[in-house]
Amino acid sequence: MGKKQSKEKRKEYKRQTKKSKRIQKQFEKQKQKDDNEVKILLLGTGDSGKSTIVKQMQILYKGGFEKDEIEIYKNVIRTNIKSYIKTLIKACETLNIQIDQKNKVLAHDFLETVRKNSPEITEELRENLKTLWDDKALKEAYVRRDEFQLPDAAKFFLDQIDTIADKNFTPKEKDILFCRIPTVGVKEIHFEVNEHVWRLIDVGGQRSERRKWIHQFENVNMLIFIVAASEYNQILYEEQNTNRMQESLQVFKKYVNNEYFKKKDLVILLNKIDLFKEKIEKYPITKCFPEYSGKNNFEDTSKFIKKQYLSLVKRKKKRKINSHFTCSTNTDMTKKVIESVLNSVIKSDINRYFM
Ligand SMILES: Nc1nc2c(ncn2[C@@H]2O[C@H](COP(=O)(O)OP(=O)(O)OP(=O)(O)O)[C@@H](O)[C@H]2O)c(=O)[nH]1
Ligand SMILES: [Mg+2]
Repeated sequence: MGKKQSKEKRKEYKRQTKKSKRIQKQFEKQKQKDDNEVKILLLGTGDSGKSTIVKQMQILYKGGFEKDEIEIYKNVIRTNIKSYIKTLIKACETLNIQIDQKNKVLAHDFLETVRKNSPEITEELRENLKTLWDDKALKEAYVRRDEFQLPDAAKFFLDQIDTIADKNFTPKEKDILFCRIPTVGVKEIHFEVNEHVWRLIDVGGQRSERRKWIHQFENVNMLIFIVAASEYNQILYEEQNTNRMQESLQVFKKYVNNEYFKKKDLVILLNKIDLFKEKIEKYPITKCFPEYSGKNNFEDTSKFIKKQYLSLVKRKKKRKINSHFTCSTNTDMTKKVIESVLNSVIKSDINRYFM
C-alpha cells in the first residue's frame, strides 16, 4: 500500500515538473516574442496619410490585399466618383461658376437623382459622369478646390471614369493607395523585418476620433507624427474656419509632449510632398503663417514648415527626433523612409525601448 502510494506520488511529481517546464518554456517563448516586438504609434490629423502608410506596409510586407478588401475598395471608388461630381457641381453654384448651357439640366438632374451611396454605374451614368467632368466649369471649380472640401484623389479617379465604370474593374494597388476611407477606431498591422515584429497602430485623425487615442499610449516604443505638408492653405473638414495646418500644429504640440511620449523617439513625416511641390509656387504659405517673409519656393518654405513643428517639441536634447519629406502613395519612397525609421530603432540600442 505504502509502496503504491509513493509510486503514485512520484508519477504526480513528474507530471507536475513536466507541466511547469512546459509553462516556463511557453513563458520564455512569449517573452522572446514580446522582446522582439516594437510598437509604433501613427498620429496626425485626418487626411494626413496615416492609413496610406499602413496600406504600403501591407503591400511591402504582407503580400498585398485580400479579395474581399479589394471588393470593398472597388465599391468605395465607384461611389466616390459620383460624390466628387456632385461636390464639383455644388461648388460651381457656390463659387458662381457658370456650367455650360447644354449641361445645366444634366447637372441639375445629377444632383437630384443620382443615388449617394450606391456603387452601381450604368452606361448612361458613365456618359453623364464623363460629360460633366469634361465641362469647363467643373474643371475651374476643381482648380479652386482649396475653397471647399474635395478629396485630393478626386482627379486621379475622375480621369479614369471608363475604367472604373467597366463591369470587370478591379482596383490596382495604386487605386487602393489613393482611395480614401477615413479611419474610425483603431487599425493595427503586424509585420516582420530584421527579426523584429513591428506593430504599427493606425488611429482615426479627425476631431471626433482623437479622444480614442489615449487607449493606445501604453508601451509605445516610437511615435510617428504625420503632417500633410500640402494642407497649409486648406480649411478643416470638421470646422470651416480653421486652417488645417494650424490644427495639425496644435495637435502635434499637445501629443508629442504628452507624459507618455516625452522621452520617446519621434519621427515627423511631412507627407503629400508631391502636392506641396505642385502648389507652393502658386499659393504662398502666408495663408497659414502670416509672419513668413521668405521666398515662395520649395526649399525655403519646406524648411520653414519643418522648423515650426520642431520648435514645439519640448526636451529636444533628451530624445531622438528625425524628420522626412514623404509621398506615402509612392511605394518605393515609403519603403526607403520606413526602412530607415525601422533601422534607426534597431541601431539606437533596442534594449532602451523596453525599459
Ligand atoms: N497625392 C498624395 N496623396 C496622398 C499622400 N498620402 C496620402 N494621400 C491621400 O490622402 C488621402 C488620405 O489619406 P489617409 O491615409 O486615408 O489619411 P489618414 O491620415 O489615415 O486619415 P484619417 O483616417 O481620417 O485620420 C487618401 O486619398 C490618400 O490616397 C501623398 O503623399 N500624396
Ligand atoms: Mg486613416
